[in-house]
Amino acid sequence: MTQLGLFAQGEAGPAGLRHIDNFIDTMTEQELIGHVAALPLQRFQFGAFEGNRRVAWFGYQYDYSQQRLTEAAPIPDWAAPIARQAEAWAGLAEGSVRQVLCTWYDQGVGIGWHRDKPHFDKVLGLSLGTSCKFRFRRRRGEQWQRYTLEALPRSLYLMDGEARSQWEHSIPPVEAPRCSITFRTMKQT
Ligand SMILES: O=C(O)CCC(=O)C(=O)O
Ligand SMILES: [Fe+2]
Repeated sequence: MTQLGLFAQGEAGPAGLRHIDNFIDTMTEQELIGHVAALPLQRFQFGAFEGNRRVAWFGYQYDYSQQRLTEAAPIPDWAAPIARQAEAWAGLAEGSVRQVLCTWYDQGVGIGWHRDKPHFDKVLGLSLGTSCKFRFRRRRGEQWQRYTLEALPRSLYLMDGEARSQWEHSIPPVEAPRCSITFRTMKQT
């Protein structure tokens, strides 16, 4: 079985990481890219040495100056069906996704090492446009334990459990434009 075949089966690498290729078809992918491209995306500064990704938040947004969650515009109608599909695949209750974040990476842009804010619980991500190396790392004594997920366009990942709480993730600069739609549930409602 190929690496990709293994990924398609579900868990691989960090506990709590699940992944599926071809979660959507190419026509849906093109429609979603069109929706994201049409958004008033804003530059997101994430550390001095990172390239600038551009984002649009829905449902909730993390306000870095106030260090808390604030309400954002409602999740748009075009994103709701795909959020429901992602919930169903992850075995989550319908409507449990409360935040949708659309992110655009131009060529050469990535995202540095981080864990998502603790206000959020499960994190699902749909990759669009081009593949990326979705890297994971966690400290093991003096060493870093590492894992790389090849996130193909149209694939979906779920970060839960240790993948969410212990491992950091990052994406090195992408070789061609990529966008993602991430879906987050909340710790407490
Ligand atoms: O683009 C992605 O798939 C993930 C981005 C990410 O890690 C984040 O927004 O927290
Ligand atoms: Fe993240």
